[in-house]
Amino acid sequence: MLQQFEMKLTFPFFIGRIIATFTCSGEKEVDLAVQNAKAAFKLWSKKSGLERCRILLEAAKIIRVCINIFPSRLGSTGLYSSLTSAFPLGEHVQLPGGSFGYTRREPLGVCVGIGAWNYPFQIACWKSAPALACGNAMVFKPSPFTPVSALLLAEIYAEAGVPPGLFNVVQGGAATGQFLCQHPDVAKVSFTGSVPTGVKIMELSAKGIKPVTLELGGKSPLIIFSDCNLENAVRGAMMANFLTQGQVCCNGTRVFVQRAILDKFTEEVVEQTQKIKIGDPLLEDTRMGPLINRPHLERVLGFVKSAKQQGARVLCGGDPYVPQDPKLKDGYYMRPCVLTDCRDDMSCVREEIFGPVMSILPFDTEAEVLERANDNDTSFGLAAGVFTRDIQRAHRVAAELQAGSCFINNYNVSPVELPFGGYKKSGFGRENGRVTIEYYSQLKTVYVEMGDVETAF
Ligand SMILES: NC(=O)C1=CN([C@@H]2O[C@H](COP(=O)(O)OP(=O)(O)OC[C@H]3O[C@@H](n4cnc5c(N)ncnc54)[C@H](O)[C@@H]3O)[C@@H](O)[C@H]2O)C=CC1
Ligand SMILES: CCCCCC(=O)O
Repeated sequence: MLQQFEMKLTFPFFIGRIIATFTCSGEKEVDLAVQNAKAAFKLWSKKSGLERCRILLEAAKIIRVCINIFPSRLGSTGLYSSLTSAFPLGEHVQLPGGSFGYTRREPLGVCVGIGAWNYPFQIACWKSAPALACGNAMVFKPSPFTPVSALLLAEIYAEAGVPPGLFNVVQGGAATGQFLCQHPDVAKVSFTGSVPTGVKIMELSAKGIKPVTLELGGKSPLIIFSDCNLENAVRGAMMANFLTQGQVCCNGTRVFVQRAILDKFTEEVVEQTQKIKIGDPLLEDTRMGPLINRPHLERVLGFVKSAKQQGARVLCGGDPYVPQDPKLKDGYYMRPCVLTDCRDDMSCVREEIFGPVMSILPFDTEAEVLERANDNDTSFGLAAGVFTRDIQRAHRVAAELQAGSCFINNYNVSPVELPFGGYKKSGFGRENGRVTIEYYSQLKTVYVEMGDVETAF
C-alpha cells in the first residue's frame, strides 16, 4: 500500500488547509520514471550541444517571464544553455609520429536529483539544468514538504520542448529516495539536504559505484573587522542570517565582530533586525514569512531557549510571532533573533539552526578569529564571509577560511556563473558555474595511431 502524504501549504491563505494530497512513489513508480528517463536519454544524448541549448534557452525564457523568484539564482537554465553549445568540452593532444589523442565529455545517462525544502524550485533548476545540458536525463524527487515546485519546472521544460520522459518528478520521502539511489539504471545522484541524510545517500550509491554530489548543511562564519564599512557589514549580517527566514544552508550565522566595533555593530544590527517586516510572503514588501512547518519552528525556538540556558543574551526576537492579519494567525512565525554574550561552545554556535537566529561573537586578532572560524565540531565548511576595507587582509582571510564559498564585503550573493558547494562535512561536488559540467559528464580519451603497431611480441 503506497503511503499518502498531504500537502499543507503554509502560505497565509492556506495555513493548515490541505490543498493537495500526493501519493508517495513506490518502487514500481520509481522504476517507471527511470525507464522513461532511460528511453528519452537515448535520443536526447545524441542531440548536439546547440540543439539542447536552444531548448534550455527557451525554458530559461519561460522561467524569467513566469516565475518572479530571484531570477539571478534561477539563471542556471540560461547558463547551461549557453555552455551546451560548446559541449562536448575536450582537448586534442599531439603525440610523437603524428599520432594524437583527444578527449571528449560524454553524458552519464539517467541522473537522480534529490532536493531539500528551502529552495524547492531553485534546487530543481540547479540540478536539472546542467544534467540536461550535458545530455543526461533526470528523475527528480523534491522534499515531501514542497512537492509542487518541481512539477511546475517539469511543465516549463515540456513547454520549452524538452522531450517527454527526459525530466521526471517522483514524490515521496526517504523510501522513495532510497529506491532512486539503489536503482541499477541510475548513473549519478545529486543530493541537497542534511549531513545525516547525505551519509545515507553515499552508502546507498556506493553499492552501485554511482558518483554523488552532496550539497549539505553549514554553520558558516561571518568575520567583521573594525575597519569595515559598518553599514554594509550590518546589511551583510542581515543577508547572512535572515534571508528566507534564515532557512539557507550557507548562512553566516556565527558572526565574529572585532571588539573595537562590537557595541556599535550590535546596536545597529539589532535596530535593523527589529525593522524587518514579518508577514504575508506573497506581498512584495514582506521580508520575513513563516518557517516551513510547526516542528521546524519549535526546533528553532528550542535553540534560542537552550542558548539562554547556556548563558547567551537575547537582544531581540527569538519568540513566536502572531501577525495582526487574521489570515496569518496560525502561521509558523517567529521574530528574527540576535543573540550576544555567545561562546564558541554553545549549541547555537556549533549546530546548524536553519532559522532566523544570529549569534554574535567578539574577537580580537585575525589569527584568533581564523582559528575559531575554522574550528567547528560539526566540521562544516560550506561558506564564510569577511568584511574589511583592507584588500590584502580580505584575500588573505578568504584563502585561509575552510569553506567552499567565501564572500568578501557581501553575503549570500549566488550568481549561477560561480560554482557553489562545500568543504569537509558540508559535502563535495559543485553546482553552477562551468565546472559543474564535470559532475554531469564523463571523460573519454581516444588515442589515434597514425603509424604502425610497434609490437613487443
Ligand atoms: N548545501 C546546499 O546547497 C543546501 C543544503 N541544505 C541542507 O538541507 C537541510 C534541510 O533540508 P531537509 O529537506 O530537511 O534535509 P533532509 O536531509 O531531511 O532531506 C533532504 C531530501 O532527502 C530526502 N531523504 C531523506 N532521507 C533520505 C534517505 N534515507 N534516502 C534518500 N533520500 C532521503 C528527503 O525526502 C528530502 O527530499 C539542512 O541541513 C540544510 O543545510 C538545504 C539547502 C541547500
Ligand atoms: C544564497 C542561496 C544559496 C542557495 C543555498 C540553499 O539552497 O540553501
